Amino acid sequence: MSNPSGLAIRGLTKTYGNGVKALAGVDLTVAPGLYGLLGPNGAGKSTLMRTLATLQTPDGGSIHLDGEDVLAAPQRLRARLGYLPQQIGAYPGVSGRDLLERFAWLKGRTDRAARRTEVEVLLERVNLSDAAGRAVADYSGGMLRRFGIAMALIGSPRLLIVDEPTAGLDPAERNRFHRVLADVAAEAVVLLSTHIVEDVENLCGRLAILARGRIVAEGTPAELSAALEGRLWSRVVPRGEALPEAVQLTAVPAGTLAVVVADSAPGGDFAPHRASLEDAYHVALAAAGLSDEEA
Ligand SMILES: Nc1ncnc2c1ncn2[C@@H]1O[C@H](COP(=O)(O)OP(=O)(O)OP(=O)(O)O)[C@@H](O)[C@H]1O
Repeated sequence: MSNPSGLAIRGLTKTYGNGVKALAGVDLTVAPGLYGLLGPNGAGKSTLMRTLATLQTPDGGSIHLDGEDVLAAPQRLRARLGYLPQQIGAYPGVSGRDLLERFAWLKGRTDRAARRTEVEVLLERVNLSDAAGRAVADYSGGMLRRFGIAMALIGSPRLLIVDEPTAGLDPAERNRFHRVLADVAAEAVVLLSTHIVEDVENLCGRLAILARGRIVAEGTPAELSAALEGRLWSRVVPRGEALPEAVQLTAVPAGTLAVVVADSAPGGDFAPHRASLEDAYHVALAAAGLSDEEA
């Protein structure tokens, strides 16, 4: 194994019964820390996440965590896995503390005193100690996401899988959620799947871009944007004027900001454009044959 500590995915494939090739040979090496997985709708992110969480099986390929073969012994991985899905279920009337205790019990925490201690530590870690006696059903969206992390952290997982976490959160809650994730990433592999480029840019040391079931780019946010240095050009196209073929079109007060890729200055009013991760994301998708509309 090239990377005994962390996650190593090789040649992972999955074709659904309806013929959709959701994973077309995914290779990925992820060291402990926060790692971002970016991709448009339908790219295969959830399929990859559910496969890593051993909730479904691939057709081919391998997954190793800390050198151990996950597909050969999924049960062993489950003990070291935390999975935070897009939605956590509704549990009317049950308090955060009680619900967490029940999940800890289900995860094999049979010693009552140890279980209670673990639950209190987790509640503190996600900043929900003060709300622990309140019904989970009354939690805000942000509190629910943090509660989901506490659930996923029962048993100190080595791999935490987080699927599309920040949709619908206000900026303060999103920040709090990110701080908890960064804290967990100090000692585990945290895989954050999202289509919010900004979250990955701010949080993740490295990232991969998934499109049509394949990794089409991989690196640090700075590496991915630096690869476009000197090749991006932009101009504001006034309203009413025809838009050029662009990798990104963004509404601005004076019209539309068009960003194009070209090895030399395209002329007209185009000026050199400093590449962001968002630009790198759109260029990678365009190279994979996905238009901005599809993305
Ligand atoms: N159970 C299934 N049966 C058939 N096709 C599926 C199934 N699950 C997903 N797909 C298809 O596989 C492809 C990848 O889906 P997946 O949900 O993994 O993508 P995603 O990147 O998570 O997208 P999103 O961001 O929209 O959740 C899509 O074309 C989807 O329609």
